[in-house]
Amino acid sequence: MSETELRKRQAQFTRELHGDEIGKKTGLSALMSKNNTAQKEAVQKYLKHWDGKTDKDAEERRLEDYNEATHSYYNVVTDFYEYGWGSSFHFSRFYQGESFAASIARHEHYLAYKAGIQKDDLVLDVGCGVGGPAREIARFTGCNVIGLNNNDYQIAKAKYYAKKFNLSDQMDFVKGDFMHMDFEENTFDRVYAIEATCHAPKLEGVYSEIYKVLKPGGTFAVYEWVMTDKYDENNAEHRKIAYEIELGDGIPKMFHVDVARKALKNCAFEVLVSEDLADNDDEIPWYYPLTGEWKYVQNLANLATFFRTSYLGRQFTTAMVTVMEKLGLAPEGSKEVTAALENAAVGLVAGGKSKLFTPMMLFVAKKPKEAEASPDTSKKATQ
Ligand SMILES: CC(C)=CCC[C@@H](C)[C@H]1CC[C@H]2C3=C(CC[C@]12C)[C@@]1(C)CC[C@H](O)C[C@@H]1CC3
Ligand SMILES: C[S@@+](CC[C@H](N)C(=O)[O-])C[C@H]1O[C@@H](n2cnc3c(N)ncnc32)[C@H](O)[C@@H]1O
Repeated sequence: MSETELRKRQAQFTRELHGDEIGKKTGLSALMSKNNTAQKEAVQKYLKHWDGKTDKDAEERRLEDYNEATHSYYNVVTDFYEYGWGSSFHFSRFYQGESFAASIARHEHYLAYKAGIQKDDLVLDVGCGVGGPAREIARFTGCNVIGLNNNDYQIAKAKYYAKKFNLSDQMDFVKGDFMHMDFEENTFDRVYAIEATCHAPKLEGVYSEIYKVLKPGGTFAVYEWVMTDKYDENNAEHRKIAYEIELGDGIPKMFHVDVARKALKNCAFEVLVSEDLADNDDEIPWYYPLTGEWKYVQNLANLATFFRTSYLGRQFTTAMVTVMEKLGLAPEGSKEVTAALENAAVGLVAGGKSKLFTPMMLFVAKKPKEAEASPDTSKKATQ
């Protein structure tokens, strides 16, 4: 299928799934107004790719169909993410006494600072979700942001929130696959990506597109999801954790940190920073909201968030969604989505505790001043 046909089909499917009120409802209320038949199809499309098979053929299929697979994943999880986590779909470090929202915003400010974003810069947010980080970074720096996303539902939501918070003049959101960007070469002053490029079937694919659209001398900053140096692909226990993360988070293949490092270099980037922000002695670990350990709760205002993200809260949500589905209040397949998200939580905590996985591998990379627009990455295989 051509890319134009795929786009048309995805846009039409999104309208069928979410109806005309798309974007305006959030969380469980959005879930309840979904079209039943379309939701069933979306869940099937997502789970057909993550059916428990971890052999090379199954992996190949996931990598080949990355666009549709990820599109389906976010069609079914976005409402749960917003209900449980908010409108920034990423992790962060936590300091003593700091609220959940402050910690999430600080993580975004830090990336903006490391990318060197200035007032009036034109910035690209690769895989922008529903625009939580874009709104925060635009307010924090005074820059202009274009959010790129292949998920029509999230784009509609991002546009709705930008208008609601009077930020439409500073930002726009466009549909597109980050493996094939439509922007002119040398367009953006800075590019950032937060926990999104891990959905790529090949990191050189997305990094070379970023290199192409970045102005010479511009920087790219990313929080990458990778398996760390401790990870051994041939260790069954390790592979099980990586697969749980792939399944529950809609990722075709979790790559080793070296793959990401090499991919940046192969794309002709000059790597300025390469640091795992999760590899530290923080008293409160980044994955704490998913553990259900009450000792870590920093702020009474976080009780509702912490309950929803904790093991107990997740069991409660699953039970509630099961009843809602039986009564016809939630569309069919919603229960299966909560089960997949449970896998995500278990895999992420296991990956975090063992330090086999990090969601915050920070890379800051520069496109040299005298750069060609598109590096030739074809001869340099890294995967
Ligand atoms: C998928 C990628 C690359 C990044 C997303 C990171 C996180 C924002 C999500 C990873 C697992 C998600 C879960 C939830 C919210 C968003 C995540 C933390 C829930 C807490 C949402 C409410 C459900 O009932 C349980 C979910 C568990 C997993
Ligand atoms: C975990 S979310 C992170 C969203 C956002 N960066 C944030 O922190 O809130 C990953 C995002 O990447 C987007 N994405 C995944 N694959 C993509 C692709 N091939 N092209 C464009 N966007 C993609 C998803 O639709 C989703 O918005």
